[in-house]
Amino acid sequence: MTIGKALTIAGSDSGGGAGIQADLKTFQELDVYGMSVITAVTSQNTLGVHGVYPVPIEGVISQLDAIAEDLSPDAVKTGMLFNQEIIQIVSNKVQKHGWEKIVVDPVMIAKGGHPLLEESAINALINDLIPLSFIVTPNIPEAEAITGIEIKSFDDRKEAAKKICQMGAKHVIIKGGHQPSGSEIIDLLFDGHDFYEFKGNYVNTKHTHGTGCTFSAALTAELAKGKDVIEAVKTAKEFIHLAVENALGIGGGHGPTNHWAYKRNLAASK
Ligand SMILES: Nc1ncnc2c1ncn2[C@@H]1O[C@H](COP(=O)(O)OP(=O)(O)O)[C@@H](O)[C@H]1O
Ligand SMILES: Cc1ncc(COP(=O)(O)O)c(N)n1
Repeated sequence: MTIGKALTIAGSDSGGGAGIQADLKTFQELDVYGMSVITAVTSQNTLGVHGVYPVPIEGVISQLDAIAEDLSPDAVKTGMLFNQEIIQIVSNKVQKHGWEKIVVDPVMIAKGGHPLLEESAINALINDLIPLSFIVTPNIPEAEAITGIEIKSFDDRKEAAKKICQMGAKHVIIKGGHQPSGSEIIDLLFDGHDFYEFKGNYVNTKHTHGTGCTFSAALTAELAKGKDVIEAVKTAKEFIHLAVENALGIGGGHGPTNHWAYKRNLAASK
């Protein structure tokens, strides 16, 4: 039996809804073997972020090297990278080990407003990581921070997508969760030539903690299985939609999504 192998390089969320925890749960649900490199430990729950503790750089290097020595990931995603030094190390190692299917989720700010990336690291993200990426998955505020384009309309989003591809990304998907279009949320994919829209109903809920992490992890899992980008985005959108629609109602704030929902729905429809 061959099994896809996916690696997440991201921060730990003690609350279990975002970060490494969301990524590994998603990999597991999509039948992909999950591995992790932890860049920072965060103390978080559904109410907010209490603290951020970056892993010493030798610890990040050592985790990356241990994986590279023995386990070759079929796809890799990055999430919370926290600072310039970590971004540069990740960039070096990705090149050194020849890892190719790189999904860059440019995590910058937690839903409650707490920064998860130092502002001084945005240039490193642009110069050192985006050019290596197979796909970048910003939300609207992240796309604005990367491009300097204020995004108010769908055309602004298209302009920002073009700019991100010009920075060297093979694909970009600008997610629409922060700007619902009526009753729908549209995620916009650009492959350097054409635009593709992925639509889903807007679910009126405050339980969206970890949506970005879960979406990019599902995308990574599908790429690790060898799916093409369109198929992978389609599955990721379905996965996150069901996860939000069937949120667990855990915690007093922005609760986690339901990582079981996609597989249970699939099983029920058979
Ligand atoms: N309320 C919602 N209902 C349905 N889908 C959502 C909702 N919020 C976010 N999503 C989906 O979750 C993913 C992440 O969206 P977004 O909120 O834009 O990013 P982030 O979580 O990084 O801020 C996207 O695929 C988006 O379509
Ligand atoms: C460790 C970690 N990584 C990422 C996020 C962003 O979460 P979201 O996916 O809701 O934007 C988070 N809150 N914590």
